Amino acid sequence: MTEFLRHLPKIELHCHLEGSMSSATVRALAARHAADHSAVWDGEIPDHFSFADFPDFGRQYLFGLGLLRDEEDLARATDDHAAILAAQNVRYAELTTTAYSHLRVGGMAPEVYRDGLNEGRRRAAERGVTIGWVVDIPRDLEMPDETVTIEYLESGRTPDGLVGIGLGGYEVGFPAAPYADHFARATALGLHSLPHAGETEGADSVRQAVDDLGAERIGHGVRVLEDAELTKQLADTGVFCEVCPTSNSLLGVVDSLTDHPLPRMIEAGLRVSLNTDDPGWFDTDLLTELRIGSEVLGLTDADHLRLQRDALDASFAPVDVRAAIAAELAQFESDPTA
Ligand SMILES: O=c1[nH]cnc2c1ncn2[C@@H]1O[C@H](CO)[C@@H](O)[C@H]1O
Repeated sequence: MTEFLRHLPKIELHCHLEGSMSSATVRALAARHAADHSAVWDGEIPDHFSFADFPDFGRQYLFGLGLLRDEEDLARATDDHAAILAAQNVRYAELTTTAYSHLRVGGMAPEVYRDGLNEGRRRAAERGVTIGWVVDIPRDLEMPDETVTIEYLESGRTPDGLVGIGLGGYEVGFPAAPYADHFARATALGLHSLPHAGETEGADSVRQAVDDLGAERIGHGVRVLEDAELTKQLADTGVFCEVCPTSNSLLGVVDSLTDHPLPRMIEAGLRVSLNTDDPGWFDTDLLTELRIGSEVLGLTDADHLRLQRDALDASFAPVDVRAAIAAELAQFESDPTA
């Protein structure tokens, strides 16, 4: 089974660039920039991160994000992650990045941000990994009356391979509906609507993502099951859920991996895929998430093949990349040992 999963050509749809940084990367960047981490961690930067809850995760995460300060930092973070993706046969990945935090909080010039992402994407392509970018609005940082992210997107100083707008951050107290206008402006630019919902809040948050933001895919979405009618609506309309088991377990969205709702989501007819969310912070990778799918959540090899095909279908990969991965999946199905 492990060999099957290792060789399976893969797609990842839900991973934050700034969440892909390992503790070794955070430590190296902190040293490079002589950054003081004493407000975030007592003593040394830990080897393995742990989180009391989402806000606690957010504090540590934003410190790490703030260490990406120039073009080379962004390019290297992207390429470091692409090396891991390439080693796991991940052919295409949509990576989310938070422009607001770099541009507004970090004061980075939009051209530097764009050029760093472009250089990282170019290096990833040399490794055989195609990257699509999603720029998310951090709902707990950029309030609805701010327009930093949408104006950045409209400025056109955006990276190659940009496919969508996201909505990330803590849902509790930060509803989706007030961002309807931001999403309307982004979709008018041809960007896809890819908000997080149903992670730290329940089904009503998913409803807002669908009704008010026109979500084509939902980041997480696991709590949609709290509303049977909405679950059926998502299943009927094909709105896709990007599921991240380890993340949900570490951030307390589920009590334990064995309780994870993925099997019930599939049973309810939802289209889903497995994802890492923040693999550096969570000490995971896509192969580990797929193994959890098999060993804890009851997925068969045939299920895994179907999930990769569904992920490819729900992706916004360029047509040639999409065709190549589809052919590779067909080839793999006919001979998984080749
Ligand atoms: O699982 C997640 N859910 C929501 N936001 C997340 C997650 N992982 C990383 N972020 C990021 O957390 C930042 C702080 O609000 C945001 O930038 C968001 O992109």
